[in-house]
Parts: sequence; structure tokens; C-alpha cells
Amino acid sequence: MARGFDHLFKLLIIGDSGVGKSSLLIRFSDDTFAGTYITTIGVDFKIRTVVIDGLRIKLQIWDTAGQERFRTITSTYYRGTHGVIIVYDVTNGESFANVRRWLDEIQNNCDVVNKVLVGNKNDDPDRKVVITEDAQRFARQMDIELFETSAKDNIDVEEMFLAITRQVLQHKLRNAQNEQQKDSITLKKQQKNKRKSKCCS
Ligand SMILES: Nc1nc2c(ncn2[C@@H]2O[C@H](COP(=O)(O)OP(=O)(O)OP(=O)(O)O)[C@@H](O)[C@H]2O)c(=O)[nH]1
Repeated sequence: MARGFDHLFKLLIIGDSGVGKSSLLIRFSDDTFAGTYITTIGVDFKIRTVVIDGLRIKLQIWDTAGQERFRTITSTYYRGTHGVIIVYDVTNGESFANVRRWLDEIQNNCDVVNKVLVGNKNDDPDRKVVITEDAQRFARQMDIELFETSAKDNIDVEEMFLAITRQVLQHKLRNAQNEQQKDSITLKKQQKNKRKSKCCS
């Protein structure tokens, strides 16, 4: 039986408690926003399939708990991750300051290079304390693409998830191409050696 996708990617959403990780995921997977706060216990995941450049990509998106007491559980979920979404809350400066800690955690747990930085709750200018320019400067320093989203008003949520998926896809295709090139170089070397050994015999 043909499988219904070309690639399966695992994405992980991390960030402080209450920044809107679950809300972003629910907006992306079910296009809804509850407005109620039920803290994630451990982890939860959702599936959605998207099409990029004609390729069907099945996304398995893991939503981790931001609360400190669940950290030991969540660190094991880095295994096999292709891309990480780091979320802060634009109305909460501390959650932005903590992004460095989350980046360190990624580095300590896996060698994932595909990442996006997300400033969520970007729907009330009066409450915004993390200004775009500061976040942009930091993102450039860290070489990460920045998105300012609102799970509530559905601003840039889809774009952000598609951007990280595209990043993972490009990375995977580049790696496959490099492998192919390596194989072809090895094959050419083998053929050359064969010819050499023939002419010397
Ligand atoms: N104004 C606004 N509120 C939001 C937005 N996203 C989430 N919230 C609210 O923020 C609170 C926390 O949202 P969650 O999605 O549960 O946060 P979380 O990061 O998953 O929290 P933990 O599970 O504790 O790590 C809820 O009351 C949400 O309704 C947003 O885009 N705008």
C-alpha cells in the first residue's frame, strides 16, 4: 500500500510556560483558539500533512511543557527532532530573555540546526514589551528566522510552520545531494583504480 506522504518530519515547540505553545499548535492543526489556559503536562503531539513544492510532508509536532517541573520529561523528546520552534511572548520580557536558555538546551540535547524564533501574542500593541527591532537583532545574531505571531488572531502561524518545514526539507534534500555526490566520487575513483590495475597487468 502506498504511504500517504513523501517525508515525515518531527518538530518540537519549546519556550517558557504560558507563551502560547499549545495555542500555536492548535491554531495550526485545528484552526481554533480556546482562550483558556490548561498547562501542558509532559508533552502532547499533533499531526498535520502539508504540501511543499509538490511533496507531501507529514508533520508530527510535539508540544512540550514550559514548566520547570516537567523539564526532565521533555528533554527526552529531543530525540529524532528535525526542527525546533522556540517561542516567547511579546508581552513578557522575561520569556524573551529566557530564549538564550532554550537555545542552550537545544544544543545540549541534540544537533538540530533547523530552528525558528517566534514572538507570540503579537495582537495587542499596548501590551507589547519586546520590540520587533530588538528581537530582529537577536535573531540575526543567532542566525535564526524570526516570526511575530498571534495564535489568537491567526497572524503568521501558518507561515511560521511552513517556514520551519521548508527549512527542514531543504536541509534534508541538500544532505541527500551531498551523499549522492560522495557516492559518485567514490564510484569514479573505484573505476579509475580498476582501469589502472588493468593497464599495469
Ligand atoms: N492574546 C493572546 N493570548 C494568547 C495567545 N496564545 C496563547 N494565548 C493565551 O496564553 C495562555 C497560555 O497559552 P498556552 O497555549 O496554554 O501556553 P503554553 O506555552 O502551551 O503553556 P505551558 O503548557 O504551560 O507551557 C492562554 O490563556 C492562551 O489563551 C495569543 O496569540 N494572543
